[in-house]
Amino acid sequence: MTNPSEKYQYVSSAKLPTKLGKFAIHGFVETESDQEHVALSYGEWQSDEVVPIRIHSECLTGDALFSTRCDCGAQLERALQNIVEQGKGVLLYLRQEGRGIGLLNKIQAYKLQDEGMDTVEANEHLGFDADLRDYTICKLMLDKLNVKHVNLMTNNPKKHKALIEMGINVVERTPIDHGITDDNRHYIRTKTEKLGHQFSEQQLKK
Ligand SMILES: Nc1nc2c(ncn2[C@@H]2O[C@H](COP(=O)(O)OP(=O)(O)OP(=O)(O)O)[C@@H](O)[C@H]2O)c(=O)[nH]1
Repeated sequence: MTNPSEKYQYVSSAKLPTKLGKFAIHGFVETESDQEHVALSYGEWQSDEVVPIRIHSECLTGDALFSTRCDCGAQLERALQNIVEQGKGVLLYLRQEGRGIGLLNKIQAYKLQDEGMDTVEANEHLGFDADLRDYTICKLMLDKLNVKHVNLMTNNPKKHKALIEMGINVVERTPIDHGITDDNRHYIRTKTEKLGHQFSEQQLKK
């Protein structure tokens, strides 16, 4: 297995005050592609403590442009609120727009979804796998932030599995089911049925 520290590098850290609380931001780069990623941290911990974390993949439309086609923006805000409420935590913000296909391909996929395909069929119609994400950089980010034991905020079992394979101790998984709307209910149902996300029927009916 490639040593993640050869493929990725830590660059720098700074303070990041936000409307939700005072975070610090840490920059990382993929050395081959120059792709940049960031981690936000809040509070302090020792290496034997369980730290609440979220791994969040970039979604320009949901995270920055208030789109309700997906649950991304609501989950991002909820995760940061959870971290502040618990007094400590980490958000790994990975620049894997559109589950790795990129922003403009995601817009093409949205058009196909407007015409009747679901999110998986649209990716495949464009010649991509349903999910192209790679979580290897999380190991370097968590090592840098002295995090070894985590409470992972996700409904996505692939993130859970990836962390375990990297040697991170996932002590607990907390579902993050905010942001289900009439606009994204079908998208979330498809994630549940085809991508393995763990939403309960009750959450889907809300
Ligand atoms: N290809 C494609 N990507 C989408 C679509 N809607 C949202 N996305 C992307 O899906 C990704 C969602 O990532 P996350 O917020 O980390 O969530 P997740 O993998 O669903 O898992 P959770 O941790 O349970 O939220 C982001 O990269 C979005 O840009 C879509 O219709 N098509």
